[in-house]
Amino acid sequence: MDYNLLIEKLLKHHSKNLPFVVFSLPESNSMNAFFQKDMQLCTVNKLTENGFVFAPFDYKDTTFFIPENDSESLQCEFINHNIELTSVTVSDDIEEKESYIKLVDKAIEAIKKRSANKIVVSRQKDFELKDFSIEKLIERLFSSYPTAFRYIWYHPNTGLWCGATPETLVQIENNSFKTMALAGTQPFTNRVPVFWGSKELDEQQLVTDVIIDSLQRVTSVLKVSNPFTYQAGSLLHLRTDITGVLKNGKATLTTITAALHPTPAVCGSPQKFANEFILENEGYNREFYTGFLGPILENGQSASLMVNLRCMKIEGNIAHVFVGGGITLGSQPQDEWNETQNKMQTMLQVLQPML
Ligand SMILES: C=C(O[C@H]1C=CC=C(C(=O)O)[C@@H]1O)C(=O)O
Repeated sequence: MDYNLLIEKLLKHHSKNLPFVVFSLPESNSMNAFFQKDMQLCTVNKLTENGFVFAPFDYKDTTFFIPENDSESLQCEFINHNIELTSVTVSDDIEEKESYIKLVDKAIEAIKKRSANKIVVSRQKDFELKDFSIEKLIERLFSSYPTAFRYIWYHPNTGLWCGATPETLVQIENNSFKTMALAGTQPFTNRVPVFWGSKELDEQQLVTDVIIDSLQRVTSVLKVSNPFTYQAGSLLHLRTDITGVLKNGKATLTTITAALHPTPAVCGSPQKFANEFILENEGYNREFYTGFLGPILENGQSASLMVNLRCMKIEGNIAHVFVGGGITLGSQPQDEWNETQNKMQTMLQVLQPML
């Protein structure tokens, strides 16, 4: 199908309030879309049906689904537009900053008391859009971050979400799986070699250890790479690739996803304490930010599920941008604030001409 026809279809679908999703896998120029034929609300507990899953951070909330068998499924080639990304100046809002620093301090206190090793805290910031168009949004989002998983999702019950995430939750192909431990952040500069401090190295190692531990029950073979520097837009992260084989007969896409989500890259460790801390203290609902999303094929024998990071929800003329960071004993509140300001750029640079 032609790109312009796909966009035309998407706009029509959106005007009729019908669910749809358009996405590109990391490093791919191919755009895939599911256009649901009716407004039926589809939710899932098990990941055994073909379609596209959109799950919230809080696993007690509803997981949405666009089923393939109730959708028109389309593909097209995406021609990358040459887009020059420019940084958007966001001045510190004193109240927002104070409240985020308080949250970071509280997380550090809990860690000092040994209630947790790591807690990922986050915030949401609203931006007014003066000249919003879905076409422009898609063109900029999909062109700007070719190595990320890019998507735009719409459902009348969730609203319009989009993002460009660098983090794989789990990729499955028959019995083989891939996941990653992604943590530690610094702005990208051309300086090499890249230096990582002990705060970032320890934080990322903790994520790797917890992921390996949670996978023991569902895997028979596990291979773990050395940590390496990975670029995501204008940021650098530390990443470890974890691959392996699912335990025969015992593990499925559903069980491995349940074992991993929410990972310590978006929640913390121990998971239960960090999760409760987040729900009690963040002061807003993350909804689908730090949830997971992606296509499921072959009844769950094949899937590419991603963690929903570097994303935003667009409501009328407001873009709600979500950002967070992992807090450990070594965290400096001012640096944590700066890190969220930097992470915000990923979506702001997409929105820049519409602000
Ligand atoms: C929670 C976010 O990032 C996570 C993923 C990579 C690095 C992170 C960090 O350095 O803190 C976070 O754990 C976010 O981008 O909102």
